[in-house]
Amino acid sequence: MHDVRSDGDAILRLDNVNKHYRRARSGQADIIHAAKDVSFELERGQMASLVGASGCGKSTVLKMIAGLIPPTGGEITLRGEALTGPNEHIGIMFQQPTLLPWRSVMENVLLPIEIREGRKAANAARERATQLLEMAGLAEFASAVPSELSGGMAQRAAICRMLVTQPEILLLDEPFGALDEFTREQMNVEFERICRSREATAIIVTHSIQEAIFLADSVFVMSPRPGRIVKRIDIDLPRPRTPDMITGNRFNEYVREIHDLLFGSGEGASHD
Ligand SMILES: Nc1ncnc2c1ncn2[C@@H]1O[C@H](COP(=O)(O)OP(=O)(O)OP(=O)(O)O)[C@@H](O)[C@H]1O
Repeated sequence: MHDVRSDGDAILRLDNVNKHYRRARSGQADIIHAAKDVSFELERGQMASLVGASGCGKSTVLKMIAGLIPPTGGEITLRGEALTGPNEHIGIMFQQPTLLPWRSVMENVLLPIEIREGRKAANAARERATQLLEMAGLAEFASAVPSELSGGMAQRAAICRMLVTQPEILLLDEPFGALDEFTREQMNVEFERICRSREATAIIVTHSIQEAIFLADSVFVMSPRPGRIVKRIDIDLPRPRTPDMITGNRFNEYVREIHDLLFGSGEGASHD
């Protein structure tokens, strides 16, 4: 087992986190071990990505950090405090932007504040939302409805909605998976810029090895179910990342290393 922890002050820490799901099948309880002894730490401003075979437990790990499902064992701490449920300092976004179709872009972005603190607080946050929309290149679309947006624009609006509550930790589950290759690459560049400018700590689940490397300071490679982290690969590429890096030698060495862990005969390919 490789040491997947880093030195220094962790903002987020997972200690031997396990998740068993229980499924009732024709009267019999079926136990699925989805995540096994997952341990890692992230420091403020670090971006990490989680890669692994379909069904290995990536979303499960993200949902546990978001407090949407409880771990069966182990502990998750945010700045040393145990996380036991949804936390205002943690924002999550999924593959589909899930914007409410009858609300404008601005109203969608303000929705988390409206739900948590009411309409008055949401109105007071308009200036912040406007700045986010400007940063995401959507200023002109503040009063548009979601059907007037392209897929990439809708996803950018969803990023603004996630950022409006100023969470310390961003969790993204396949955020750009539904976009075409070209838009996805653009979104990677923009998302990296947004994260760097806010010193955001982020974990991105992705099926794309290239995206994982492009965005992350560290890539966590997971084994097939029960998902455990078989290796933390620190990405030593300068920031900001640029599309031309993707064709560079070092980038492709990382691609090969991760590919071999996922598909080769190495540790990443073995069941326990
Ligand atoms: N609510 C649940 N109840 C029972 N089993 C579940 C539940 N959620 C997920 N699982 C199972 O846990 C395992 C891990 O699922 P998870 O969604 O975390 O994988 P994943 O790595 O994110 O997959 P993908 O890459 O395909 O999205 C799978 O076998 C899945 O069937």
